[in-house]
Amino acid sequence: MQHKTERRRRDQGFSIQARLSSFRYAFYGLMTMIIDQHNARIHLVATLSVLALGLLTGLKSFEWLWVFLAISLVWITEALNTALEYVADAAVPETNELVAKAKDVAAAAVLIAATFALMVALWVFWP
Ligand SMILES: Nc1ncnc2c1ncn2[C@@H]1O[C@H](COP(=O)(O)OP(=O)(O)OP(=O)(O)O)[C@@H](O)[C@H]1O
Repeated sequence: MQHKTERRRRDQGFSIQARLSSFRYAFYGLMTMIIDQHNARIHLVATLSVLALGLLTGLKSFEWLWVFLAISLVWITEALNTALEYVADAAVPETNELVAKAKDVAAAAVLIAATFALMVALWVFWP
């Protein structure tokens, strides 16, 4: 049996309106993350600070590339971590050992990205 959402998507076909809605949902997702997650707000402050510092110190093109890569990795991992938390909480609201492991591993992804971002920041801004 075909999944209901999959069937509905095929029935609708392509539309510019639907594509624009996808962007809107993605933007809502970003806002939800910033409003709900303390870590995302810390990432926002760090991102704005690094961008300001980069402009003030006049980073070279290749240094900006590393900075953008680091910033993107942190936001992507935080978004996936947050999405996993929502799905896990919806599917298993009670305490569960596997949910704990899944959330810990997802948080580890953010930690790895944040460590990489810190190394990039030290490399490009160290006098
Ligand atoms: N349903 C659950 N069952 C067991 N342990 C859980 C459960 N939910 C959360 N935990 C534990 O609490 C930790 C924090 O989970 P929570 O959902 O509160 O995320 P958070 O506070 O937003 O953390 P993060 O900083 O990773 O975003 C998890 O990494 C996990 O160890």
